[in-house]
Amino acid sequence: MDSTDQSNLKRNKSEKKLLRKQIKARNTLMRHEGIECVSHTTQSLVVANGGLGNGVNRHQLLRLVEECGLVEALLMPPNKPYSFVKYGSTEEAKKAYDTLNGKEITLEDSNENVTLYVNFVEKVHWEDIIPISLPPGLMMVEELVSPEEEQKMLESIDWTENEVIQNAQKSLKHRRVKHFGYEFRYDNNNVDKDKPLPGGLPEICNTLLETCLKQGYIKHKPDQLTINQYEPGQGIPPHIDTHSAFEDEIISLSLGAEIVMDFKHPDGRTVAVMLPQRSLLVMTGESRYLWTHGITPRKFDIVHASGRQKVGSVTPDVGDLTLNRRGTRTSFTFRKVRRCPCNCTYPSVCDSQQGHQREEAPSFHHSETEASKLEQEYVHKVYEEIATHFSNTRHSPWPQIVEFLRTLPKGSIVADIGCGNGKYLGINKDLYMIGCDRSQNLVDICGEKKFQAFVCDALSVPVRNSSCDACISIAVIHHFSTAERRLAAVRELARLLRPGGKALIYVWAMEQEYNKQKSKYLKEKRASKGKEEEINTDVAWGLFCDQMHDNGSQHSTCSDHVLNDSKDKGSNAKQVINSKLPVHTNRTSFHSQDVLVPWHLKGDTNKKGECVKALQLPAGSKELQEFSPVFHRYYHVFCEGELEAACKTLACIRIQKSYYDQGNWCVVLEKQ
Ligand SMILES: O=C(O)CCC(=O)C(=O)O
Ligand SMILES: [Fe+2]
Ligand SMILES: [Zn+2]
Repeated sequence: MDSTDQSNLKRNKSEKKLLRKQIKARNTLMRHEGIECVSHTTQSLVVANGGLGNGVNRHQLLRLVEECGLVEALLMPPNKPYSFVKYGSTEEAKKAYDTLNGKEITLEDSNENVTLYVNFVEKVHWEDIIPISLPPGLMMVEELVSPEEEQKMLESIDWTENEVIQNAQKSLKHRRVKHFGYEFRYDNNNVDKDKPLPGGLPEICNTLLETCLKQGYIKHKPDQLTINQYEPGQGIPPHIDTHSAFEDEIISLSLGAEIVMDFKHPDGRTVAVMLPQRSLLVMTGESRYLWTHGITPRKFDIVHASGRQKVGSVTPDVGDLTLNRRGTRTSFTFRKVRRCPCNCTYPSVCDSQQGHQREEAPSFHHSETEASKLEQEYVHKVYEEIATHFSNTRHSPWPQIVEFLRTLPKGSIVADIGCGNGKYLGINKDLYMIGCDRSQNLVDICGEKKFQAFVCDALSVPVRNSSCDACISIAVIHHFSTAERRLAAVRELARLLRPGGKALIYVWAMEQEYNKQKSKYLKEKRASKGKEEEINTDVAWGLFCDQMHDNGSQHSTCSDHVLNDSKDKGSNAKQVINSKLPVHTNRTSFHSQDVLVPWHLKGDTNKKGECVKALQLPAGSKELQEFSPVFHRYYHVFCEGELEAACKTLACIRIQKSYYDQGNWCVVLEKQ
């Protein structure tokens, strides 16, 4: 027997062993749980040994299964050694089957190893696991905190008068409330997203929130907390937390006393849910978006007499109900402020999808001529003016873009559409790269660096069809002011590509979410480059990256700036006054997807608007503001999924990859 035969034999042996174990798992699932596995490919899988009951946490399993495709649902029944996962397609489920069956993983919580065995199932046994009487998406976690922790949290709340201003404390008719992170305003049922309250969330909540994240009760760390205190007889009217104000997941911890909360479906179904003392209520999906929740103001609740069922729905079993006197209940409700309009699947109750928001937002439907005029004024002209300063602040290529360029085959012809100062043109010497940009001054800077670049518009690039192996478009498409023009820019990239060729696109994201780790990385980069980048935060780097360590006041509110700066000759501030577009305040979240973003030109300018002398003034100083003409660049910031949606309308391309990178939405496209 030669070595190939031997290794074949070995492989056969291990394959056989895996098959044996997989069949065993299948039989156990059938015998003990009544779960029937099937031999053909379906969209759903049951993962044996991948359950909460054998120590796999939701976070870890979710990461694993998400690597294989888009996960529609991951169901982890309490105390069971298996989980269900449903994918968007059978192909993805098959990939997960091939990848995960027989895979050994190390449990994050105990460091023990377990082997997963995966089988297809025709249907996921939802009903068996979630009692149908609870609204879908609602979960109760009992005893999340100990009596000692409960005591500490209750004692930490300062209800005294001097706290009133700082934490937006109010005595409402039916209860006392206190807000942290952001104030929830009961007049418009929303939060001021740009007015965070000083101090953030109380530190005492950190451990609790970490547990919730680790256990997978929530995916994102909340940034808003409302403390409600209800005396017996008090309550909260039935309501749905405003969709546009908060993200999907809402959690509420009950302290001091238990209470019954009523949930109501628009079709009239109501479910009374017992919230025991020290338990956590988790509302997601349908229960968060579609059902109302409220606490009826009364002194007694109706509960099960036998005490068998402490948690969950109080079923209307007339033979087993009694009255329970209420105590003072204090709830901690944690939510995450939403930065983009809600696109849930419940439009009938979704304020983001009911049109009135769009009316409030500055209307911005303009013709092709108007669009190009606006871009001329607020994009092309501005880049021409700020070219030198802009170029001085653009040194560091982005790692994922570099990676894209480095992995292209040797000899590839690559076009950088909107190449700016040519930062990417010299990255990989094995490529033939050409760049183009609307700004003559930026193209000249590329020329000085001996790169091939020419002036053109990204909507009509003077290059033949299918002549490029790859294209990149970095921080360009967000400067087009209508959806049609943005799509046309993508179409133009696609036209340049040969079949099989790839394009990488980066656009600025509405969601400028703070990613702790990455911003640390950014901070380091910035620190090493000196002061140049302090004022004008690169679009592509994301606005909030250094929000924490620079509280300089140079970013005054938009309208002040505009009026103060209108005397500056070199700036386009005057026009801003006439423009309908809101002026964005740097390093704050976006109110609108269509905005003007200020650029503070640093240094003296000559006739052409070029910097001729760098001023040695500290960032944020009054002098600097006076010497810095302010320009405004137009941006359309993209919401999650928007770039992909545009790309999907073009039949000639396929999205190979999409991701979020430091405040940008990014896609890799392949020409078909
Ligand atoms: O008290 C609670 O648990 C819920 C409070 C609530 O629903 C809210 O503040 O929106
Ligand atoms: Fe609520
Ligand atoms: Zn919604």
